Amino acid sequence: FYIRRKRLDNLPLPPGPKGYPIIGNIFDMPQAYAWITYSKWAKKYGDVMHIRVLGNSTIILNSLKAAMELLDKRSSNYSDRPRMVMASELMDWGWDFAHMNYADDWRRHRRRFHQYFQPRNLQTFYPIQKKFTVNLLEQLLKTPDKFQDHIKQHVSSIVLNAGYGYEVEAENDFYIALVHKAVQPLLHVVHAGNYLVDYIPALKHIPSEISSLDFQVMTRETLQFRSLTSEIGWFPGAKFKTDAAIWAVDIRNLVDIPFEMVKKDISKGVAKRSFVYDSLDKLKTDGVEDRYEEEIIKNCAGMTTTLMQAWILAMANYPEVQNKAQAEIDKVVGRNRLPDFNDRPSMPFVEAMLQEAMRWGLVTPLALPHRVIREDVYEGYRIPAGATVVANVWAILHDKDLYPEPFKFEPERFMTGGGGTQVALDPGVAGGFGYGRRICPGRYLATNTAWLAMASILSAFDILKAIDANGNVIEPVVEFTDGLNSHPKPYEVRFAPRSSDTKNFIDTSKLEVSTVSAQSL
Ligand code: HEM
Repeated sequence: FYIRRKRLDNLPLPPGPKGYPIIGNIFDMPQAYAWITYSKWAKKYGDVMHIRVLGNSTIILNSLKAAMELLDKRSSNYSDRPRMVMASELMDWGWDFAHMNYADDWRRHRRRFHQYFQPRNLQTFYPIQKKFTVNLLEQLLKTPDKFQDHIKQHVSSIVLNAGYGYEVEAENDFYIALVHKAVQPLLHVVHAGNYLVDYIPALKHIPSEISSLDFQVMTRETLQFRSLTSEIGWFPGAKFKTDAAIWAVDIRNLVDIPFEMVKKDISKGVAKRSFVYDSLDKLKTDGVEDRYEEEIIKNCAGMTTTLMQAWILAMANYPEVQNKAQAEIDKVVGRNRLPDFNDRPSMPFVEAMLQEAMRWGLVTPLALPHRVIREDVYEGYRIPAGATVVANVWAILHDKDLYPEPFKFEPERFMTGGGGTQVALDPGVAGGFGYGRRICPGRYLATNTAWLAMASILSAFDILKAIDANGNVIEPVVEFTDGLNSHPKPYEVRFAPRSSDTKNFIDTSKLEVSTVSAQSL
């Protein structure tokens, strides 16, 4: 043991920016678009880098090889999550199993979640997916300029329906607003990592600015958010605690309100089958307290929306790709009905287009951070126990050795005979959904929701560049935001029905799916 210990101690940490004593690399930490800074650093320091802030080590992986070797092959040692004091302990997001430590509690939640969202169970969601996809087409026909809202509503409807049996309202849905209010601060906190308390956890004990909380209970009927109505007291530097306490209220609302709604519906005998319904049912039979595990699915609706937004942007900028996909859809499906899941294996180009949308418009450029449990060695470098491990998925999916001309939207790279010497690796495997035992368990629902929406939109509409009042074409900007969930910056496009028959075609499909979903639900 002594010899092994000595050998490990003599190994260097991976290279990285030098930093200062005690504070380490605090001044090197990127303020925005960290994935771009990490890619630049990788040119100097190599694929595996080390940074230290106030004694906390972070290992950044910039290549597929390193990410696969550590996060995938050595997954049993790399599947813990770093302690997130601000998010999990002060803002009360700890119940969310995406934040849980790699332990029995996480395993139990993950198993339950996987059972419900695994590929074998996906057919359960087909009727609602079809129903909401036809709704989407109908809305795009009526108010095409509100396409961003329609996409958001479409994805949220499916995810919330699968989770709660909850029917999203056409506009200004109460619950969507609730999700937005609670999730936005989380995205900021987890991504930015700029709260000192995350580096020095003891700070969480300093007295809070808030000395009394006064809650108003919100109900769906009154449409009022439960809020903090009195903030008194003061302590220097404790602003983060006030922020956390205020955000925590929204987060509790997010957890409690829909759950109570389902329970109420069950007691009235009007609840629809959903993940919460099944979990409550299990609760009765197993006697296991699992009330919060379903929450994560709502946060994830946003990710699928982002994927769709990036794809629409790509369609407007790459009309030749759109034409090719439409030709394939017309050949396989014809012009009298909408695409269905049975058509999916016969449409390799549409499949490749979905993969390219995941890569080109990458939703989570740094995935979620992992934590290494035991000390390890990689290519002669020491990986310290407890270090946070971040995969730069953006760098991997834009690596020109894996994906030549990485900024071009080119589905052919995923097809045999597509022009390249070999078929490019599926971005979902390369890191688009994370890695190892923590890989996104909602990926099947997300991708088949997106597939049906993409194929259906292209069968009914052309996605075109917008035109200004003087008849000039407005070029849609291809720029993505910073953040845990990176999405396209605002852009304009037009949805033009492909023929004068589109309305009839959508009306007929609506009739068909409403009969089918009424039977299946
Ligand atoms: C395009 C859509 C989506 C993307 C890009 C995405 C991406 C990710 C990523 C990168 C992670 C972190 C994996 C890691 O730690 O290595 C993750 C975790 C997770 N995702 Fe997704 N996701 C999407 C949609 C969904 C949906 C629709 C659901 C739910 C139905 C979902 C449920 C989850 C859960 C529960 C976790 C936490 C897993 C754990 O910590 O064990 N995701 N997702």
